[in-house]
Amino acid sequence: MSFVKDMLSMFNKKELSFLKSYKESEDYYTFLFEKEKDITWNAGQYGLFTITHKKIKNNTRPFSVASVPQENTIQITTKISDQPSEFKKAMLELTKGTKITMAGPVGAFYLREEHPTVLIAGGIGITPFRSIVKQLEAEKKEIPVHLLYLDSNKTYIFKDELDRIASNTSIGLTYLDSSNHLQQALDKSISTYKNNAKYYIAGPKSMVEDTSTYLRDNEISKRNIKKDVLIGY
Ligand SMILES: Cc1cc2nc3c(=O)[nH]c(=O)nc-3n(C[C@H](O)[C@H](O)[C@H](O)COP(=O)(O)OP(=O)(O)OC[C@H]3O[C@@H](n4cnc5c(N)ncnc54)[C@H](O)[C@@H]3O)c2cc1C
Repeated sequence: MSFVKDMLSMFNKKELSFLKSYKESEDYYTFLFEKEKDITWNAGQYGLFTITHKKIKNNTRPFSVASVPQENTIQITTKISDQPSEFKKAMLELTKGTKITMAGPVGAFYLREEHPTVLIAGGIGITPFRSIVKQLEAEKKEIPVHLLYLDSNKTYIFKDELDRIASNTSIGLTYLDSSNHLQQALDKSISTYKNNAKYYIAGPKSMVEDTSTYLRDNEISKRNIKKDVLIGY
């Protein structure tokens, strides 16, 4: 069913108007677009964003929507290094009012039922979780949720915001800087929740696959592991 819904949603392209961008840290930028009233999404889903103000090759990229509908903006946060792709160069050229298009939202990476939940982010994989924890904060849900945030560079984008949310809610938050530390943190979660939690993993392919394998090796069943691979990292 959700596959059919995603297919239909892909054909539903919306024009978005650029509002502003700012740096989150050295190489990370946030881009905000106006949210029309008829656009909504589940926190954690992504869209397919297309550059339309100039002709470039490969003009479409998937990005997690890092905001929640209540913020009234569509937020993309991405890494742009010294030698950006044509797509990211075009993103940096956006000025207020420039249009891009978004197809979607799509994807099954969002919370559905009320289970204890472990959110596991690797670097830029924090983007869907910004949206998910903001949604949990807004809904004042009391389910046990713990966010494990791995970033070997210790950049930890959104840190201030995440710290504020963690101090105002029951959401647990642990910053980690190595896969060894991530495994130790996972051991704690596994011994607390065993196979009674949902484990959501987002990040680069190797991080997502390694973490998923670790959970499976520790008796966590496949149906309790949800993966979001940010292809391109
Ligand atoms: C569901 C999803 C959500 C995402 N969310 C975010 C996000 O929130 N923030 C963010 O920064 N990025 C996100 N990405 C990744 C994003 O789409 C870009 O790929 C990434 O930002 C790199 O873009 P680029 O233009 O710098 O480099 P690119 O030109 O995309 O290339 C980067 C590298 O990835 C390789 N590559 C590109 N596409 C594929 C592919 N389909 N299969 C295998 N290799 C490929 C290229 O060959 C190159 O080596 C997401 C990807 C997916 C699939």
